[in-house]
Amino acid sequence: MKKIEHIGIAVNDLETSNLIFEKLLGAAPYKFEEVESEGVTTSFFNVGPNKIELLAATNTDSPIAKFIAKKGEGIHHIAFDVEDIVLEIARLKEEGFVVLNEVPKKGADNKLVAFLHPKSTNGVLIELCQEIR
Ligand SMILES: C[C@@H](C(=O)O)C(=O)SCCNC(=O)CCNC(=O)[C@H](O)C(C)(C)COP(=O)(O)OP(=O)(O)OC[C@H]1O[C@@H](n2cnc3c(N)ncnc32)[C@H](O)[C@@H]1OP(=O)(O)O
Ligand SMILES: [Co+2]
Repeated sequence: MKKIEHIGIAVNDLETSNLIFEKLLGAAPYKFEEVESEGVTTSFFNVGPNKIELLAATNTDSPIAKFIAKKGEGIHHIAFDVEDIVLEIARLKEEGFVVLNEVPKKGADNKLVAFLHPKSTNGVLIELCQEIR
């Protein structure tokens, strides 16, 4: 694992939260991206070598809609940058973690992503991401 790539924050309304985080971080998002397969619309902020990803749901089945209904807005996941996502999935599976998608899928910001179930990681949803080169 190379570094924390981003921290994902679940929000009700992307536009409202963009203004809050723009004020907080002193810079506007560098990217907006809808990821239809995940039912989310996102914005990305740079914070030094790491990023903040704001996520709002685009439908009621979205993991973000379900999360907010249960827990309210807040930190949704931590994403780690990995060199080789296929190897990392195999290693973590071997270690007993519950991998939610064993085949990496296309995420936001030019990344292949995979998730670990929060029940196997002390209640924290973990995302692995590898840059598509
Ligand atoms: C675009 C992309 C990117 O960066 O490139 C993204 O980030 S997309 C980000 C959005 N996509 C994803 O999150 C995809 C991976 N997520 C999922 O597959 C799902 O959201 C699960 C994590 C499996 C949770 O789904 P669901 O609640 O239906 O499942 P479940 O019944 O197995 O587990 C429910 C238990 O997990 C808890 N739970 C659910 N989401 C959680 C979260 N984000 N952090 C911590 N706990 C969480 C619930 O409160 C519940 O706890 P109790 O049992 O104690 O009540
Ligand atoms: Co993410």
